[in-house]
Amino acid sequence: MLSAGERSQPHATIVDTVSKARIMPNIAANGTNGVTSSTSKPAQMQHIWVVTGPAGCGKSTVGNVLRTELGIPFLEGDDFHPAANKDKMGKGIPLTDEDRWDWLISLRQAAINALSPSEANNFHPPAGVVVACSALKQKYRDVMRVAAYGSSLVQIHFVYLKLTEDVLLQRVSQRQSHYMKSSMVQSQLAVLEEPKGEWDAITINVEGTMEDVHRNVIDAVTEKLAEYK
Ligand SMILES: Nc1ncnc2c1ncn2[C@@H]1O[C@H](COP(=O)(O)OP(=O)(O)OP(=O)(O)O)[C@@H](O)[C@H]1O
Ligand SMILES: O=C(O)[C@H](O)[C@@H](O)[C@H](O)[C@H](O)CO
Repeated sequence: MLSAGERSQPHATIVDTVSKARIMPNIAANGTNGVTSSTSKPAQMQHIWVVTGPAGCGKSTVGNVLRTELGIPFLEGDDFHPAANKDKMGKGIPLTDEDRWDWLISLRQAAINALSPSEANNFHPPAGVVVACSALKQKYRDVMRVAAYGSSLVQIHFVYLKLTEDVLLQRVSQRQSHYMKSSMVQSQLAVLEEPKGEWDAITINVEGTMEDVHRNVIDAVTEKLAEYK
């Protein structure tokens, strides 16, 4: 049984061909590799907040709230789907594992890039990054976990937005001009593996009003961050 903060060994169900050297970010806040000199500030922790759940559960909505609250970048997972995936979902055809691997790997790399010193962040890496990514299955979350592999200064968290099929259908039905229609809800729930027992996951019931949900998410993230003080 892992205690909080202890890093589980991600399940090696996916063997990425990407070498560690290519994906490990140079993430220390002071631009070092986490080693601090007497003159530089201690390197800060960086947190990857992956907001997960089936289509329509509120990932984009909550992701934007966390972006603002934490003052860190936000990556919209939908933007990383190739057109073929969007076309497939738009036609009411569920994606397969094969459709998702490259999408997950590109989203993971974008999260790593967002944490690294760059001109985009004036070479002052952010305290983290928010990623909206359904990550329906545990092995998909394992692909994302590789982003924090081997670095004591990067911690990944999954914020799972939990709601009933009825509420999910209601939200997707009411949403305007989105390729994901309510006919896809059941197929999303059919493959969904809730992150039970995954120590780096926070489950939040999101059936309340936007105001209540946003408060609950912010409270949960603030409480989790306090563990790293
Ligand atoms: N707490 C809430 N109460 C009522 N409606 C909500 C709530 N949260 C989100 N919504 C609405 O539900 C719909 C789906 O939200 P959102 O697009 O954020 O979900 P998503 O998980 O990102 O979906 P997808 O994965 O398909 O992109 C939107 O119309 C949004 O305005
Ligand atoms: O894995 C998937 O099937 C997709 O990522 C959906 O879960 C997303 O919500 C999609 O982006 C629809 O908007």
